[in-house]
Amino acid sequence: MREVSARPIDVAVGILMKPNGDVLLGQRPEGKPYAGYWEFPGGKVEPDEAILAALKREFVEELGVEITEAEEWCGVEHVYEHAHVRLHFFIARAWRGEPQSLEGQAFAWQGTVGVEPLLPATIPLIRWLDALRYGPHESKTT
Ligand SMILES: Nc1nc2c([nH]c(=O)n2[C@@H]2O[C@H](COP(=O)(O)OP(=O)(O)OP(=O)(O)O)[C@@H](O)[C@H]2O)c(=O)[nH]1
Repeated sequence: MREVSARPIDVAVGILMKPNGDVLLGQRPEGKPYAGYWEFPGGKVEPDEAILAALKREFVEELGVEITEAEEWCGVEHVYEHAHVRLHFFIARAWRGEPQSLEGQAFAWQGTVGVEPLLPATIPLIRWLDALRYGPHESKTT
């Protein structure tokens, strides 16, 4: 049996947000754990790499997008059967380039998020994100 480390792996995750509040989600490609699940784009931080630098690198590699403004938003820790991760979510409201699928994954701009399934650790974020985008009165209670 493979053991999941007690020490979490840092992951940089970016939420591209348009002025109307729409956010970009991507679908995890075949061959990765949770293939087919939807997530916000991002990836693991490399040793000695700053989290923001990792975020920018992943967006160039996966989407061909250069993030020019990103604000650290929240952190979530989650223990999967394959890994113990510490997710650092950033909200990016400014970037250069149109997102392209450079690694073959599907992308979707979403207002109210309708794609599923979402990665388990990302599910609670959607409610917080709706409160941020549309105000607390608009966030769903279920
Ligand atoms: N990008 C991203 N990863 C997430 C989210 N939610 C979440 O639990 N994760 C987890 O964070 C980890 C990200 O790792 P990854 O495998 O996508 O990273 P990577 O692209 O650097 O992978 P690789 O270089 O090992 O192939 C996975 O364990 C994934 O399940 C999310 O919203 N976005």
